[in-house]
Amino acid sequence: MTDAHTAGPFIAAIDQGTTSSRCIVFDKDGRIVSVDQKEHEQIFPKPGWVEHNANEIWTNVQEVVAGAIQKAGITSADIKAIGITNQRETTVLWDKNTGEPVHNAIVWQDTRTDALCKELGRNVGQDRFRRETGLPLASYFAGPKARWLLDNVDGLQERAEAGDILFGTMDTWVIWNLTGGVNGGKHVTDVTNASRTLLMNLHTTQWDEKIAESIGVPLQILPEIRSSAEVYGEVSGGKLGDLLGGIPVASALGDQQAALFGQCCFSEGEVKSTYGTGTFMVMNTGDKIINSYAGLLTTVGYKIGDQPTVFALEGSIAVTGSLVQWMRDQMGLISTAAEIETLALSVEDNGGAYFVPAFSGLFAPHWRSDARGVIAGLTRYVTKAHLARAVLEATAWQTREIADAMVKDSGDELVALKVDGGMTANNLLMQQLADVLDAPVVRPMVAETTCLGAAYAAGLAVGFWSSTDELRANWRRAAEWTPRMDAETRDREYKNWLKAVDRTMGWIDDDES
Ligand SMILES: Nc1ncnc2c1ncn2[C@@H]1O[C@H](COP(=O)(O)OP(=O)(O)O)[C@@H](O)[C@H]1O
Ligand SMILES: O=P(O)(O)OC[C@H](O)CO
Repeated sequence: MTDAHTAGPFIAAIDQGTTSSRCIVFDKDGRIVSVDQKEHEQIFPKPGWVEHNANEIWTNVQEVVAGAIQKAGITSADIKAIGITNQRETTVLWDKNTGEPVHNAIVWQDTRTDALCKELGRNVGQDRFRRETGLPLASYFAGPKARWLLDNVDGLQERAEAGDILFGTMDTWVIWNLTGGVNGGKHVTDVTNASRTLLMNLHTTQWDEKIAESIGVPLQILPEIRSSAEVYGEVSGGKLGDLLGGIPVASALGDQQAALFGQCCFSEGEVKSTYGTGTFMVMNTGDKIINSYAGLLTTVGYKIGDQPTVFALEGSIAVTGSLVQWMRDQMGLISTAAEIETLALSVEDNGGAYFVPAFSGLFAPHWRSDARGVIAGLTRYVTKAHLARAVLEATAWQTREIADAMVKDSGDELVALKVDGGMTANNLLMQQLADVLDAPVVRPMVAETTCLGAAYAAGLAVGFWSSTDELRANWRRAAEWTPRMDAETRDREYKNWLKAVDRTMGWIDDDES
């Protein structure tokens, strides 16, 4: 509910995430006025495959937007713009005449395009993709997922060539539906989302015709690439037509880039790390496209209207919060995510156990699709409490590996790490992070930085906020953890972690992928 401190007008931000969709209404000071959230089904048709129902997602998005506005007790006249942020890479193709998806969306964690990526590597070469798109060839990215759909849905290639099929990541799907769907919905994406497809040339920030041709994705299915902060269209039709018709849809950023923006990492060298299903550490590299030699991704940070594109380096970790979910849902060792902390605190250390959750291979900095999870160092001494500790340490050590890669690639030391996301509620994990990084870890007042970043970008696009300097003034520290681990322990534990990582490699044979 609004109160005296949260007078309108407001900006609403939609975060279409991996496990849920949420909408948050923010006031001018960047404070949360209301939140609504709804989970969607995770569909696992085969080992390594992960799908979402795009219709369910669109229904949930409409519900949470209506829910957040109702909880805020405001009317559409109070909302100046809507911003979008989204799980990245997750790919949906749909029929532009009916609005019906042709298949479930293929989620970023899905590994079904492994063999296709290996074949592309042999035929086109890894280096070419790295050089032009900033990305390694991996099943993580959207382009090969689109190719898989074109190959595996009956008659789809012909329909795509006939101009009946549209491609989108979740930003595109939500914007198209929000702005009218079959009745003139805008088919657009922003430059951050486009930079995760393996189809966009990082140097031109446009689709790369030759690369698209080599993957086999027809250009006519691709959306127009726009900046991250501009008016793409207005809300029209759907369940939201009556409620919010005419409100500008004014930003889109991939969720990790939105978090970079929401954390006010506007200067070159500033870094944030978001701890959710996976973990994503992103460094603002200004106007520099830094080629990574240490296993990071080169990507777009954001682009505000017609201002120059800001680039970034990213370390992506596939499994962090989802390991906690796995302990809860598959193993039944805890009954809530928060319980992992209580269980881990019941022992002093990991009892010699190291858990490397390479459930979908290893992402940065290794990029090894043949890796699978291991628990190393087991003896009969190890209890479920030690495992809980190893689960949290897995997130901390994976972060350390990324931080090392970032220092190598950028030449900048890590001075402090700004953190956000669901896992930052875990104080033990935050302390472990400070310990293994040997750097302070800082959490802001508004930990919902993903939605905040989308709101900020939308607000800048419609003049609700005037500049990034104004936004910086909203950033406030809520908590800070400083390193307490001695160097000898840190070095010994890191060495053990790396030994455990080594043991995940090569589990999947070539003919199994
Ligand atoms: N107290 C906690 N300790 C450890 N992990 C947690 C805790 N609370 C939530 N999580 C994990 O954080 C994730 C949810 O964070 P969130 O930022 O909402 O994720 P996403 O945006 O990826 O859906 C879940 O994977 C959950 O297991
Ligand atoms: O929805 P999240 O927070 O798990 O983020 C997913 C990432 O965008 C995948 O690249």
